[in-house]
Amino acid sequence: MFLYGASGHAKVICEILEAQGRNLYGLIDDNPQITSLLDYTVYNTLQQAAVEPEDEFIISIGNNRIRKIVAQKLSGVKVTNAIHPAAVISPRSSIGGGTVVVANVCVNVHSTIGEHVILNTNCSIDHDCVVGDFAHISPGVALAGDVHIGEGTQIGIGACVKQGVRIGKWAMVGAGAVIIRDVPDYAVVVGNPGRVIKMNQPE
Ligand SMILES: CC(=O)SCCNC(=O)CCNC(=O)[C@H](O)C(C)(C)COP(=O)(O)OP(=O)(O)OC[C@H]1O[C@@H](n2cnc3c(N)ncnc32)[C@H](O)[C@@H]1OP(=O)(O)O
Repeated sequence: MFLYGASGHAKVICEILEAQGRNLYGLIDDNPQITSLLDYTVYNTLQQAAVEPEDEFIISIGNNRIRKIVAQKLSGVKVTNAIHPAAVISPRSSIGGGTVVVANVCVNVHSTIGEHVILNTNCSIDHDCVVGDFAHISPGVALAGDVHIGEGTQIGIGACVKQGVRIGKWAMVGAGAVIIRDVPDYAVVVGNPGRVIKMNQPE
């Protein structure tokens, strides 16, 4: 399998794959200055990497919008997950293709995690949650039960979200925020209790 994007996030994924005992052939990145990452070769193109149709990919780019653009560009390639062996995921929950689950994540019962999501270190997703495609749940976030997170939204490091709250698409919740009310699409929200400070550009 290959990673697309030779970033800091990619280094984390490399170590998850190593912990899973999986065979990473290398990475692909548009930047010709990058030729290696950890112990792996970085190629500039799929052709240079001699990618075969059966090879699987994870898009290892932390920026949600760029991850979506690359996913659309690569539509047709096989995607796979990377799930750290120290993550605890309910057998009654589902994880979409391309999603990365870092160490010490907990996903409780009846939660649905979309495609190309990042569940970052030590975040907790409680029962009946829905996390949309291309979202990023940052390290140490706590989502209570029945929380819905829209496509492309990032929940910042250490934030927490009260049960039943709905957060729209392509929103940004600031580091350490406490979200007790619904958040509209594209809103940037900070503080305790969370308040909207500005709006992100629509896609
Ligand atoms: C492994 C990893 O690294 S995963 C990555 C994890 N990273 C994160 O979680 C980053 C989260 N990002 C943030 O919290 C950012 O501060 C954002 C996105 C909320 C805002 O960033 P920007 O758009 O650059 O806003 P900016 O820094 O200009 O701040 C705007 C105002 O909001 C305030 N503010 C910004 N972030 C926060 C926050 N987390 N909590 C409280 N107030 C905040 C600022 O103090 C500023 O207030 P002022 O106008 O009174 O001076």
